[in-house]
Amino acid sequence: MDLLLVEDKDSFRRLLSQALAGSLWKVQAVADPQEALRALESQPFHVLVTDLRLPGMSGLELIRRARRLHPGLRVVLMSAFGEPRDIVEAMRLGADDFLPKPFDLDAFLALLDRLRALVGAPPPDPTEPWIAHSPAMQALEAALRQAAASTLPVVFRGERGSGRERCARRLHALRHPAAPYLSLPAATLGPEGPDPRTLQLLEGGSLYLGGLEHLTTAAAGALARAMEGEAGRRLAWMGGVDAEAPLDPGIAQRLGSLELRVPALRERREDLLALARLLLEQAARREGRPSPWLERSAERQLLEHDWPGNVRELEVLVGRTLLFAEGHAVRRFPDLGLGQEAPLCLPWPEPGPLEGMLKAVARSAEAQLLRRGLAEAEGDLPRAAEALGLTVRTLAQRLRDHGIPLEDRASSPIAEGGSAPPRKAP
Ligand SMILES: Nc1ncnc2c1ncn2[C@@H]1O[C@H](COP(=O)(O)OP(=O)(O)OP(=O)(O)O)[C@@H](O)[C@H]1O
Repeated sequence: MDLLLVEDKDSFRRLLSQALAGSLWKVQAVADPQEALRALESQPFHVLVTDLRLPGMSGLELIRRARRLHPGLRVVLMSAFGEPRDIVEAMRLGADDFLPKPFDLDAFLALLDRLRALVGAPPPDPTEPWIAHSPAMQALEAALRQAAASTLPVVFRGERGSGRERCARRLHALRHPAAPYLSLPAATLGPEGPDPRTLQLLEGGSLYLGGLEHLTTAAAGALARAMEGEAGRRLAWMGGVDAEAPLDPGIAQRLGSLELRVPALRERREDLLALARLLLEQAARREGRPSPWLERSAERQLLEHDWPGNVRELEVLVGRTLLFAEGHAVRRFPDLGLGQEAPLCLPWPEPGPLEGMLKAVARSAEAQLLRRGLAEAEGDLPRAAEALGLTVRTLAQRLRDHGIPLEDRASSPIAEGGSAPPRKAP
């Protein structure tokens, strides 16, 4: 992880750099804020640690400019002269902490450990919308609030695409919104179980394991041991499992002390239109275009469908419809229920030499084939990997390369967004 240290006092800069030598931090240490800005312009950093008083520019000004370049940057301000108003200003600019000088190295290292967790496993966005108008979701919300009072492990049981991981994020936000959070597909766990460094990173936060039905017996045993280990006891465990799938007995004993059922979308029709509008708005934002509204005819169509693929199916449908929507309204969903019959849609590549365009088209096609492979295997990662002739890890890696969430088990392919306006391939 990359850390930029800005401190004009040579001896102190050397001391801090030496303290981090051999750690996970790759440190670039500079004395001059202008040099720091040049470094920030040329590469992203995870963390900026800066002194308040610097030659030619204050640490606060540096923070302001650095966050403009990298809004997700984590920031620590250090100073021997920290006036309360400087500290308040630093916090307003998004600094994560203030270290009054002199500080001992242990405090510095402990603070960086905390930031490392937030960088590696950032807490979910606290403003992420949560739709729960229907009686079934109201009951689930009440259960989540009860569960939030403890750190008991929780298993979310439901149909694929129903929102099990969304419920895990909701529970995390109710329990400890600022703590680290990580979601992993259970199928990617090998016989050695979860990486102990990951568990340490997550201390005080949550780990969600999706698709518990895919755990191998060896991975289940290692997972059970990890949950009981020192690091495992310091985090909240959550898992997602298919509606009907049995749980490995060892895992059921440890992880399944509280099992919450996530209702299928057809059991919460009161939420359907709110979800559709939300997903449409999110897809439009991603595409950088205004969000169209849903006409009555389109709403009726949504209400009449049975949603075997749940919210995930709705998300894919809405995204695909948006690609071809003209004007400010969606009148109908032409391929609702078509599933795999929907045509393969590829965004046009940027005009240029043929070789380059072919590469871009092949990459878009690969993304869609990966999505379809997952959908055809009904979200079963190992089965999809086998059908595609890949190992589970390679498949997970390729999905990650394409920015496809590992838990994305869309029921039908959707065109990848490109910088050129997407159009249907002739
Ligand atoms: N109550 C809700 N409010 C807002 N968005 C929701 C809600 N439930 C689900 N979603 C959205 O629906 C999509 C699918 O949810 P999620 O990924 O949690 O499903 P899942 O059951 O874990 O599915 P799978 O494991 O098959 O991917 C996500 O984009 C999620 O944010």
